[in-house]
Amino acid sequence: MISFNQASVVSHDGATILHPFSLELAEQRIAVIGANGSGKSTLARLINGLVEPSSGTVTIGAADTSTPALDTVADGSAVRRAVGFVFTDPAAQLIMPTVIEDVELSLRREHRRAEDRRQAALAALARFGLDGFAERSVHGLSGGQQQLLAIATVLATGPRILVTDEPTTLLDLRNTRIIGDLLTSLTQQVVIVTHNLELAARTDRALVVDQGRIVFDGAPAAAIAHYRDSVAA
Ligand SMILES: Nc1ncnc2c1ncn2[C@@H]1O[C@H](COP(=O)(O)OP(=O)(O)OP(=O)(O)O)[C@@H](O)[C@H]1O
Repeated sequence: MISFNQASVVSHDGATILHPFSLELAEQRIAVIGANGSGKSTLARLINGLVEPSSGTVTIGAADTSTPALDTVADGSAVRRAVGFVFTDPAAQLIMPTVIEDVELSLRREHRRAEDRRQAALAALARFGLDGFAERSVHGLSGGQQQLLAIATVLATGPRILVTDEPTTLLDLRNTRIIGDLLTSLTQQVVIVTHNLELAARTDRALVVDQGRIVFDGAPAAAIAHYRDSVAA
């Protein structure tokens, strides 16, 4: 469960990026759609503490529901372990020379022994059909493979929630389908910020953001219709 409690975000120069809002997100797959600059990425970044709320709180339900929820500010490192974040451009998070080293880097906390880390990294790559690329340069992968690798790298650490910011923006039709199929089949709770309305339609609940406010929250088909109407108006 992701809870926003009167959370708002105000920039350093005093501009309101997100007006105070409260929401409880319990669905397996959630889309966040809306115009450029409306505040979608900021909302997504609140979930794992990349952005801190200027007022209110954002909390993540603990794995053990009998213990208190994790606060994204007070419990920052636990929140970042619980919530994986995948950026639009995989190059932003793939930083090691080879594919396997990138996955190993993300696993350094989970597996202290190098050999354990390598085995876990190989298993993570195999899960996504990337094991044949282990020793390749990350830059030698196609855009779709890089996005898959970025997701594999984040999932390897075992987050309970995955937040993805425009995961298909840089991809062609085939890779868009592959990433969409993956995101809609994961056991993790997944929050997808997207301009891809076909992908949004495959979720359980969609939020429409407009000028820093959540202007619609409900079934994806109705949310998409609301967004289209607002553009046509
Ligand atoms: N750190 C910041 N300081 C000042 N303004 C910011 C900051 N971060 C975001 N903004 C502004 O807040 C607004 C919302 O940005 P955000 O990236 O959340 O929008 P978005 O809906 O994800 O846009 P897009 O679809 O173009 O990615 C934009 O006007 C942006 O310029």
